[in-house]
Amino acid sequence: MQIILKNLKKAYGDLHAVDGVSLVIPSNTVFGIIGRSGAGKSTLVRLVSLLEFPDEGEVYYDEVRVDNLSKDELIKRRRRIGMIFQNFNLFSSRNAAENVAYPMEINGMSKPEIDLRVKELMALVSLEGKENAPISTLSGGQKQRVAIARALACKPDILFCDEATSALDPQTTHSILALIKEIQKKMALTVVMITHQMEVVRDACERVAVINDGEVVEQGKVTDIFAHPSSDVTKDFLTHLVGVDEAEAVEQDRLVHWSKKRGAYTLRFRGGSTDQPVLSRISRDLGVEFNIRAGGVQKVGDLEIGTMVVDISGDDTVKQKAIEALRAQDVVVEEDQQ
Ligand SMILES: Nc1ncnc2c1ncn2[C@@H]1O[C@H](COP(=O)(O)OP(=O)(O)OP(=O)(O)O)[C@@H](O)[C@H]1O
Repeated sequence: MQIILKNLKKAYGDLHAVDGVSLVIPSNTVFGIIGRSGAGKSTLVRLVSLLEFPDEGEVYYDEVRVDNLSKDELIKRRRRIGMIFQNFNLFSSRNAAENVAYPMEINGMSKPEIDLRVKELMALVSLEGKENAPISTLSGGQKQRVAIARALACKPDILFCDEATSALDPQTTHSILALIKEIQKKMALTVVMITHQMEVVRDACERVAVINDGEVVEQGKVTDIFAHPSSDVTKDFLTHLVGVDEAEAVEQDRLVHWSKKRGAYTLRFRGGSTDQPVLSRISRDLGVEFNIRAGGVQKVGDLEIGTMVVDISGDDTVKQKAIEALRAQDVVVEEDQQ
């Protein structure tokens, strides 16, 4: 299911929460929407998931316009939209299986049909044996698995994940993201992930839109955006990823800091350039020195992106030459503005 947004606008009084968003979210993919708190992510997802309607603009699912459906059509359409949230939104009065069964009961499915599907879904999210568990006895990750099973109960074609891993620890986040990716492929879903965590975008999404003050400031393939971020907001997110607390980082993605000082330049090496001795060559050719403050290699999909935070010694002309030489080697160089 392809989702097309055309110039969506939503204001609350004078506040333009969503201010002219146009996007194409391809079918059969995991698409990330990232932004800081207050950027307008939740408002946008409420518009795209038909929970609210825009002041202006249009929403299409494939060729069908869906922001102006009649009440009956809307109810029917919404049944095929799955949603999961940060706080799980499960019924504490029902056990795990009864939570998963709930949307099917509302849809009037027969008891035997529901029982069969609940069994399938509990297996899909690796929760066999937990059918009768009260919600209060489940871990955060298990709760989110129940929520995912419930979201998939009525065979949706779109799944919205609103900060779905924000309340989870890094390892559990990893396993939930892996599950979402697996389900996306199995069910050929269009998954839209709303997040403020670049780690989630890196680990789960194929494409991403960065939003700020209600507008899309950058969008594209995740690998391209990690290697060549253009907006300040995206660069900020990536810098935060560089400085990620080691205790929270997943082992292989950790960036090692040698120095408490921030370097003046962030260098991003992509693909093949991570294997090349680019710095030592430029250092030798131009007589500059690179003082490396932090560094590491991250995997973004199949691509390796190296990040280094460095200072460059020498006068401005030599520094400029070194930067040009780096860029000529396809290294992205960002200067710290502070
Ligand atoms: N129902 C509402 N009434 C009034 N203002 C609202 C309403 N919903 C959102 N806003 C405002 O719109 C702006 C965007 O909010 P939104 O919740 O969409 O941002 P967000 O990116 O999801 O932020 P967060 O990550 O903190 O949830 C905020 O300034 C918020 O206060």
